[in-house]
Amino acid sequence: MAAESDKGPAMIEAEWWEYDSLDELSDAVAGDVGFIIDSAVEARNASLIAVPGGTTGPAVFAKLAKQKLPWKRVTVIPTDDRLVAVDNDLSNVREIARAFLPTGARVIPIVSGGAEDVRAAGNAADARLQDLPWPPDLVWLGMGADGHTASIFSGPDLQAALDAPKARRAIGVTPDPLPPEAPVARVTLTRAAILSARTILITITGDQKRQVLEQAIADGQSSKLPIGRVLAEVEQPIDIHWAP
Ligand SMILES: O=C(O)[C@H](O)[C@@H](O)[C@H](O)[C@H](O)COP(=O)(O)O
Repeated sequence: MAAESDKGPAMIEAEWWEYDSLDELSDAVAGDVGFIIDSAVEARNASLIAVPGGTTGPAVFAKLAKQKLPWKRVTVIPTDDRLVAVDNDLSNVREIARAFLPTGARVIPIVSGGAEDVRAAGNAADARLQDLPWPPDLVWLGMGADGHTASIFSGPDLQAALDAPKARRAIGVTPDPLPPEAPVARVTLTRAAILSARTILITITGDQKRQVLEQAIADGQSSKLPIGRVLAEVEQPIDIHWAP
């Protein structure tokens, strides 16, 4: 059973959903995302969703993909990706394609390979996203223990990702320090692109990340963490799904 509690301060309407296990979280999140897709297709005959990389979000993909949904009308993009070839273990879109291509959904990569110039890769990702019907029905985010979200990381490109103009959908970034689990440059949705979503949902696990996220929300604009800086400008209510 999910326990619900409201831990966000007045500024950020964040609703926390707590589960006993990642498996329970997956059932609930797959159901919520399925509902978002269904409603979008009913309203607009198409749905665009942006889904996270890493491990926690992708743990939900299999349950989501099993649902009977109008998948042929669905486009799935990564919220961010690493500048690696699409067959590389670190590729986010590789996992996304593996999970969703069998459903009949369209999966659109935002990087075209490794060893690209980071700025050029960001421009190419942005150009590709400009071709899609916007805004996304859902931007589903993960968060690292260092407080990054999507690939908005501390480092020289943080401000550019946060302050990119409204029309800019993606940007190239080099995290500093490079995250040990995937020490490569990235492309990411900008803060403006994340905030443009009709719905924002976050999945995280573990006590450490929970503390980091609670603190970032409490700090709001004054947060030093990327997730705090992103959420401080959120106007829609957000759902945070947590499991130990
Ligand atoms: O490409 C990435 O690294 C991600 O999209 C990133 O934002 C991820 O969601 C978090 O790092 C959480 O990752 P875990 O769930 O693996 O901790």
